[in-house]
Amino acid sequence: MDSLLRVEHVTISYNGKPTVEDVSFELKQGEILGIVGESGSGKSTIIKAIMGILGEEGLVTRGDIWYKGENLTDMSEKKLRKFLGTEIGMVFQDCKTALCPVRTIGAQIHEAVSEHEKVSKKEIRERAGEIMKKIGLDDSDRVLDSYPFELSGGMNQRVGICTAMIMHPNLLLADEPTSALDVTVQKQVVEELLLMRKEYNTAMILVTHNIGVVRMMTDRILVLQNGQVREYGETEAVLDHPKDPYTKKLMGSVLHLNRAENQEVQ
Ligand SMILES: Nc1ncnc2c1ncn2[C@@H]1O[C@H](COP(=O)(O)OP(=O)(O)OP(=O)(O)O)[C@@H](O)[C@H]1O
Repeated sequence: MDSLLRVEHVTISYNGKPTVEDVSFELKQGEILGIVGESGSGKSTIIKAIMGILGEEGLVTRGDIWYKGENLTDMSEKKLRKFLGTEIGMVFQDCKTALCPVRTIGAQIHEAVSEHEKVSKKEIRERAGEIMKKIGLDDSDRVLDSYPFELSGGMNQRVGICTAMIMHPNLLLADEPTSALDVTVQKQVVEELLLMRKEYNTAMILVTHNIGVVRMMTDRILVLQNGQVREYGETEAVLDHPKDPYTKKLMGSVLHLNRAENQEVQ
């Protein structure tokens, strides 16, 4: 099977200074890649580079990012905007802050989808309702008529997943989608993301500090330190038999944390 996404020897610089260097990985339809590494190692920078949202200071200075055979690094802004949402979706760390506080959830989902296709409010309510039911938001009418502040953190996070998934993107980029949630809700959101993969064969890149989430969700992982790839391989192999000294250290510290978390969940 051909790759959906291929990141080839990519270097990303802010203000001309390389921040992430020579990163390569690939992702097939339906696969999930986890990116782990300490704070500031460049995880979000990789996600932003794929989405073309590095800002004025940031630039892919070497390498290519291929999506379905098209090079995202030199795609026109207009075309990239079309891709975002329909082909490539995104779930943020704190979806509530990405939502407008003074407009209802339903209005915002309608607006997001209308950017890409002509669709009635009624149809959006039906489509959103279907996805919401699948991800544990049973009372979709109430959710759609609510403002973000009227919903809990976990509910807003599910709204974020619903908004990303309503256009059935082939690739979902999730930047710490569970870190703002308490442990029980984290587990539910993970299960919902896995359900999305099962239902739609969505490929995902998941940035997380939580190795428990990595183990549960991902097929492969990429370990970053200071913008350098320390290890890249199948999740079980890397977690259970890390080769790189940094990965060993990272796994040692997080596995410890993870055991404490799991005890809390059960
Ligand atoms: N717009 C920017 N301009 C300049 N430097 C930036 C910019 N955005 C990020 N950086 C720097 O790039 C490096 C990588 O940041 P990034 O946010 O990708 O790390 P991260 O691994 O996602 O961290 P965290 O786990 O804390 O979210 C950091 O040193 C950060 O300060």
